[in-house]
Amino acid sequence: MKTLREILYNVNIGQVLGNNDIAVHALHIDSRRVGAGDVFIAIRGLAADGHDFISKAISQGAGAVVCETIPDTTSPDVCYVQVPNSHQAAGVMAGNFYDNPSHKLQLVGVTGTNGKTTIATLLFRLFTRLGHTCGLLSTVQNQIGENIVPATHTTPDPINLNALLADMVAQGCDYAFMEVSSHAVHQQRIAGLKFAGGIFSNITHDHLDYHKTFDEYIRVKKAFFDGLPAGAFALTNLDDKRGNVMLQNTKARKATYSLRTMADFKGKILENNLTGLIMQVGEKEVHFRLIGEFNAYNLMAVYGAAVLLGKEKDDILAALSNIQGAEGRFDYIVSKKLRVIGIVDYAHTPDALLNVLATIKNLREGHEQIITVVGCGGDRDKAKRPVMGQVATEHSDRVIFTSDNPRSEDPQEIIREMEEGVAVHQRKKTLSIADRKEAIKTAVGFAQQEDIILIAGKGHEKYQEIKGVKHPFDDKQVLSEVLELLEK
Ligand SMILES: CC(=O)N[C@H]1[C@@H](OP(=O)(O)OP(=O)(O)OC[C@H]2O[C@@H](n3ccc(=O)[nH]c3=O)[C@H](O)[C@@H]2O)O[C@H](CO)[C@@H](O)[C@@H]1O[C@H](C)C(=O)N[C@@H](C)C(=O)N[C@H](CCC(=O)O)C(=O)O
Ligand SMILES: Nc1ncnc2c1ncn2[C@@H]1O[C@H](COP(=O)(O)OP(=O)(O)OP(=O)(O)O)[C@@H](O)[C@H]1O
Ligand SMILES: N[C@H](CCC[C@H](N)C(=O)O)C(=O)O
Ligand SMILES: [Mg+2]
Repeated sequence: MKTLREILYNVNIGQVLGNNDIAVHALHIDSRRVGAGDVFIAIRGLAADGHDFISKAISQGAGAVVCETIPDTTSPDVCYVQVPNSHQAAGVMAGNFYDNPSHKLQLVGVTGTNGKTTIATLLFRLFTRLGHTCGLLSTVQNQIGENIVPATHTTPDPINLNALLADMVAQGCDYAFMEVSSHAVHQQRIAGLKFAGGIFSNITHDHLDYHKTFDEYIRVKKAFFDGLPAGAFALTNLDDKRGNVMLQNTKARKATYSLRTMADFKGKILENNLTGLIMQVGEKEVHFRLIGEFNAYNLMAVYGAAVLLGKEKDDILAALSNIQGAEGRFDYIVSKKLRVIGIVDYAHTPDALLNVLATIKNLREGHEQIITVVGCGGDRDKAKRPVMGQVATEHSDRVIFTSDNPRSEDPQEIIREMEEGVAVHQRKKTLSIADRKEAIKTAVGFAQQEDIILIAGKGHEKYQEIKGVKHPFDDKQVLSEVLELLEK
């Protein structure tokens, strides 16, 4: 077992009060989890201040407290360590506690507004096919080899994150692929990690509730690349307006991918339909099972990263061509008789919705209607609501506004804010049905032969969060049940 002194290695430290040569059983950033002899790290958050729970942590037996401000009244049995930044301390301490697992495997982080789950999942599946044991940290799930560990966040807090990486090392993983959300960069959940590479997919409107301005959102994403070490690679999408900006100050080896201009990894779409993509990658023409131009970008990111990690181009393309996308991303079913196409997709940003609808339009062969069911999450960026309302109506023949995860908000109010974005002449296309199941039923009821129904926003999610309660809900299951009923 390590001592507190060892766990504080590489942490910026101010004052230390008490004995830091004590053995550490566990680290916690949440006082509610503290047990006898554990270390409590007090973090100033958005909703609460961990410093307010120091005495509670001590009453539960905490042997040490790491905090930005040492309390006025201290206990002689507890070691207090003052640090300038508890977020940073938590990351570095978690790494030390778990023997810095990120140093023992090749860790690749993926950041960007959309595409992180897809890219990380494809990399995990590709490297598994290439014979490696791999780890995955993603929105849909975490994975250690074949073992699935449910995910609570896109990027876990530093303690859970390092614990998961340590399990990966213990189970013989060579590689770990993880999503790096902007929240995680900002809250330094990734502090102390050693990355072998970083990938940027794109940056568009999202999370302005949290970051306040788009410039700040860009700055936070860029900070991930600024922090990469010299030995790592930094791979960016040149077709995104901010692709170059991301890498401007990185020490890592810079590499680029593109579908439009000269780049280290250049791809070209030759065909794009419901059976997948045919792309020219270098000298090769390759068929992939993923659908849509946006997935061509994701595939190029994966291809580029795999080359940069030392894999043979031909081996990569042969394996990648057989791999399916992540659950709930352009996941479709076709009904037997009417050949209605039902698509479930995790598009929960304006750009994702636009990309998915553009892809669907492109797949349409005749005058089939596009019927979209969409909502926006509560307690999240309100500014994206009218934009998503506008995108949905402009690119669909009919739109049913419904609830996503309303969380603490009034579903009708969220829908009203989405409707604000709809142009007057488009209003006749829209309907609002707050009950998501009813909305899906109604969409299916509208569908004629070969029409296309898009159920957007919740993808793989198996619940709907309403007023703090997660009710079981699965878009794909509801859609397939309702489609079957239609044909009875
Ligand atoms: C907005 C946000 O990111 N919040 C995250 C943040 O919480 P916070 O700053 O609000 O923490 P807080 O509640 O103020 O508490 C401050 C500290 O006091 C501690 N505390 C609190 C209460 C108590 O009794 N005792 C105690 O010790 C807390 O454990 C915490 O350490 O730090 C917590 C611990 O790491 C996270 O669990 C929490 O995620 C919340 C639940 C969340 O919903 N986050 C979402 C928005 C998120 O992170 N999403 C991104 C993906 C987004 C995307 O890319 O699309 C993700 O990576 O998942
Ligand atoms: N490269 C891309 N560019 C634009 N849109 C994309 C791209 N890849 C996926 N999308 C769209 O975004 C949705 C979410 O994709 P994905 O889950 O891979 O992104 P993410 O970045 O992990 O999202 P989250 O921030 O929720 O973790 C998809 O369902 C699709 O609609
Ligand atoms: N990672 C995103 C997921 C949004 C998914 C959507 N279904 C919603 O609930 O808003 C977030 O936490 O903002
Ligand atoms: Mg994700």
